[in-house]
Amino acid sequence: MKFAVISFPGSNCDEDLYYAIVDGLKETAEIIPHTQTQLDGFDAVLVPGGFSYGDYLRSGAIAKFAPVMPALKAFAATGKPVLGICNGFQILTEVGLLPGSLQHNTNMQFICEPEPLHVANNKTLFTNDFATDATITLPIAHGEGNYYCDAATLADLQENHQIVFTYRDNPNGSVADIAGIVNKQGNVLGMMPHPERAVDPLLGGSDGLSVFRSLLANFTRMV
Ligand SMILES: NC(=O)CC[C@H](N)C(=O)O
Repeated sequence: MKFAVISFPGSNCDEDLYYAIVDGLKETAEIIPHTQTQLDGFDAVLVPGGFSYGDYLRSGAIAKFAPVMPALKAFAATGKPVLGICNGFQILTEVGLLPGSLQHNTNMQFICEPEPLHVANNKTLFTNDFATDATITLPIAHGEGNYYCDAATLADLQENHQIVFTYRDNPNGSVADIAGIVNKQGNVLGMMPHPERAVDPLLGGSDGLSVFRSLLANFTRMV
């Protein structure tokens, strides 16, 4: 399985994602620049964490205009998986591939700590390697992880089982404890916690590997 990792000026988790795929999952990954205008030949696209364009205006707002974006939208429209992590989640909401937005944490501080999460939906392309109702631990590292959406959007997310990860102990003020959501079609996931930083017990845990294992198992089943 071949993964693209899009690197923007200011991304800092692109190498972590590359490591998670190549060393953790033992599959192929390529870091591609934000200036690339096609994503042909890839089976999944990963949008990494970091501070794209310095988080100017607000996180993800400038990445929306990157040359790679039309290709990313076209890729998502084919139904192939797109995973945005942290700044990647922020970018996916800015470009409209996911609903809602990410606001400053309620305590107005950057929070960097391991966080217990509930896998609220393990029937997605990204999570079916997790046990039903699993509690897992993944690190968070963000200043703008406070997920917001209006009541109608939240009702829609709940009705369509689009809430995939929730915080056990909401650290940032997110609506309904939301840590990660999937689009209605089920192929675009955004999450604030970092699975790529938890793929080896040496790094403090390996719960994150199941996200990438899920993608691989689903891909293998399809081809
Ligand atoms: N680790 C990250 O991706 C940081 C995300 C983002 N720029 C924030 O601080 O909210």
